[in-house]
Amino acid sequence: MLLLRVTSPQRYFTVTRASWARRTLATVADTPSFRIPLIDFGKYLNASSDAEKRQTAQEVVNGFKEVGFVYLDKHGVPSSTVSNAFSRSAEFFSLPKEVKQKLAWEDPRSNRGYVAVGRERVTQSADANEIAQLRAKAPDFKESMEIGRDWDQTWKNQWPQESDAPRFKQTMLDFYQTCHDLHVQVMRAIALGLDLDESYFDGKIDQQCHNLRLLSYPPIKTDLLRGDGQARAGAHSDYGTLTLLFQDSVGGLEVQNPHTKQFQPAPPIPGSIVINAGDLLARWSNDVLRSTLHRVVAPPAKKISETEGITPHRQSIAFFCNPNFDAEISCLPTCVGPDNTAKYSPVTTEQYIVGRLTATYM
Ligand SMILES: O=C(O)CCC(=O)C(=O)O
Ligand SMILES: [Fe+2]
Repeated sequence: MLLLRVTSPQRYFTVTRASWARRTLATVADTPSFRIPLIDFGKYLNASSDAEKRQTAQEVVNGFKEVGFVYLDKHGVPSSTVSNAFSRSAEFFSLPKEVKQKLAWEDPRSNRGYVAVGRERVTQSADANEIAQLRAKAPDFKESMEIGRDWDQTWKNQWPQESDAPRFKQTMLDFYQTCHDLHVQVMRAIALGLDLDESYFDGKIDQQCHNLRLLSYPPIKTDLLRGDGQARAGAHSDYGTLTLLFQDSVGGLEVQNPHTKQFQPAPPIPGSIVINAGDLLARWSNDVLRSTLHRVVAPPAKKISETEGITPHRQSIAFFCNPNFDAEISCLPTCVGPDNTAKYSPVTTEQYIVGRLTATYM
């Protein structure tokens, strides 16, 4: 009898509603929303009115302010262009080790060429010794191929022979241009959403000082991934302005909720591109836009014995965007005010990026 009274529907409802309300209020007050927004970028690119364009630009900026990541849909890059880049990339990584190794990059400032499994360890640390120790202990389980602007006289791209990787070079050069063009549009939307002139960034981002990184995460036995600090790619933020990230359907990308510090999955959404803001854009915007920590973990493994599993192979392509190397990055005029004084001294892109790359790879 007692039990029945205590759990009567009315009482249950009252208690639940009260505690639900408390929880909800606490959630709203303590934890700003953290959901990566999916943005219909067609409403910016082909806006039917100025209001629609501004509204979409505002959504983009809000995504970077609150989460640091957005999913961009209707971005204008044909799916055949993306799948073609993925196919040529897969063909490249399936080349014999010796062929890839001939393209290995040596100078960290060049950021071009092939990087074998275990050569990199992404981390937030800027201390070269600490990074070297981490790399020895828990390297990232991935291999990559890094491509820059092809006309650079100082740093040369390392292309495989056409006979080894047919159509690889042309496909990647075309993809590089496609990504550059999309990044210009996203930067225009950011300018508009920050109440700057839409063309504010145009002259500062037109020299294509970017880095196209093809990534291949080999299948790996799960016991190796359970090691101390081990992940497919450790937690890090990106250095530049924006990263355009194309993922296959395997998944594993996780983004840190800066309020709770918990990592949450950013699963692939077919047809969309993940875009995140990097450290240089956060600095440029006086931290109004957020550069969020992210990592790649292994998705559920396939069992190969009673005790062992193996994770599926994963492929992704990241396009790291940078301003022109000689552009001065000093606080954007609309991101500073009495309540938000400029936090960072001006720096050129080159000083900033080369400093970060040297610490990571030396
Ligand atoms: O492969 C991915 O999904 C993410 C890669 C990444 O974050 C990076 O290379 O900076
Ligand atoms: Fe990243």
